Amino acid sequence: MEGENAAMAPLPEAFLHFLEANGLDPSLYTAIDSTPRYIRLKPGCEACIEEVEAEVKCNLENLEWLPGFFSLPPHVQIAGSRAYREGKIYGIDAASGAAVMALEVSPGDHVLDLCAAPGAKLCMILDLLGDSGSVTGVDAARHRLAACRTMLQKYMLGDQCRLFVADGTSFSVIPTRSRSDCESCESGSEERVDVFKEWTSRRPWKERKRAAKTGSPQLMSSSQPPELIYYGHRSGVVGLTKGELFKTLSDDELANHGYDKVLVDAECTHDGSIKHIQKFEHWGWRTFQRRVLDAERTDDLHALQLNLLSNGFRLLKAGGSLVYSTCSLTVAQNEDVVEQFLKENRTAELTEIDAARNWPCKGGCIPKTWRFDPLTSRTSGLFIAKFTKLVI
Ligand SMILES: C[S@@+](CC[C@H](N)C(=O)[O-])C[C@H]1O[C@@H](n2cnc3c(N)ncnc32)[C@H](O)[C@@H]1O
Repeated sequence: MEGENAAMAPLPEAFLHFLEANGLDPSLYTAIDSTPRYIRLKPGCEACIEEVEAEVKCNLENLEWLPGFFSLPPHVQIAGSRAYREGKIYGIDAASGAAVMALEVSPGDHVLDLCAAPGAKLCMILDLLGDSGSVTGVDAARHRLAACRTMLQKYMLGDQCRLFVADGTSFSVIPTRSRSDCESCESGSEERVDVFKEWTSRRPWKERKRAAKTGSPQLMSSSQPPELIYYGHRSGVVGLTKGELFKTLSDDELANHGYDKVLVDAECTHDGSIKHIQKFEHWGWRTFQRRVLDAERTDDLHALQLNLLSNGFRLLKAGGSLVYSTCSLTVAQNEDVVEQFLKENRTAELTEIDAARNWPCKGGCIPKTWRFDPLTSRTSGLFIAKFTKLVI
C-alpha cells in the first residue's frame, strides 16, 4: 500500500522538488518526529494539571514564552483523556498560540477571524476576550465551520461569538457593537419586524426546505451570500433585523466602525504543518503531491491569500491590527504576499510584534515578520506578520 512504512527521511522526491523550488532547506523537517505536542489549558482549569499528568502519564512542561501552554512528548495522545473530553485542555500547536498572542486581544475588542475553522485560534481569542466584545468567525468550508461550532459548544465559549459560512475575500458583515455606539449603522426607517431571536439548532421548516432544494455546496463562493450558522446570545445578533445584520458600509465608514482586530490565518499548502506532513505519511505521498504541491493550485493560492488579506484589512477600523499567518514556509505564500499587499495598501504598516522578542523563532525575509519551524522552534511551521491600519 502506498505510504505504508513511509519514513520521514528521505523525504519523497516530489516534496524535495517543492522545497528546492521554494528555497527551503529539507533539514527543517528532520526534527518532525521529535517535535513535542502542545496543549493549552483552559483559563480557570489550572488546578487540573496534576490530573492531566496522571492521565497521560508524563509531565507537562510549562512554556515560559507562551502563557497557558504546555509541551508533552510527541507520542502522547490527549484525545482519550478526561481533561480533553471535559473541555479543560485544547490541543493546539505553540506556533498557533503565538499568532493569536500577536493580535494582543483586549477585553471588549470586536475580533474577526476570517479563516476560522476548525477553530483552535478562535477558541483562544474567545478565552482572551473576557466578558465584553465579540468574535466573528468566517470560513468557506461549511463542514469545517460546523466542527468549529461543535468546539464552541464543547468549551462553552459561544456566548459572544457568531459564525458565518462565507467567502472571506468578499465577506462584508460589520461588527455588532452596541446600537448606541454605531448610530450611522442604524437603519432608522426600517421596521423592526422579523428580528433575530435566541439561536436554536433547529432550523425552521421553510429554511430546511430551501436548503434541501438548493443543496449545500461544501465551499462557499464569493457570489453566495454569507450564511449565519451560529450566534450566541451576547454576540450582538439577537434583536437585530436581517437588514441591520447584513448592512454594509463604505470603506470610509469602516475606518470608524470596522473590527478592532482581524486574524487572517490563510489557506495555504500546509507544507510547514507537522500534522499535515504526518497525515500524508499515512495517506501516501502521491496524495500529498496531488493535493498540496500541484502548481496550478499554488498560483491560485497566492491570489486567494492576497485577497483574504486585503479584505480582512478593509474590514479593520483605523488604528486596528491585523495578523496574517500561514502554515506554509514558502516565501511566495508569505513575504511575497506581504510585499504585494503593502504596495497596494498605503494605509497598511507592517508592525513590530513585541512578544516576538521571547519567541524561539527566526525573523522572516523581511523585517518584523517571523517564522516558526520544527528545527528552530520545536513547533509546527508558521509564518506570522502583523499590520496596523494607519489613521489618515
Ligand atoms: C489554515 S486553515 C485555518 C485554521 C484555523 N484558523 C484554526 O486555527 O483552526 C485555513 C482555512 O481557510 C478556509 N478557507 C479557504 N478558502 C477560504 C475563503 N475563500 N474564505 C474563507 N475561508 C477560506 C479553509 O476552509 C480552512 O478552514
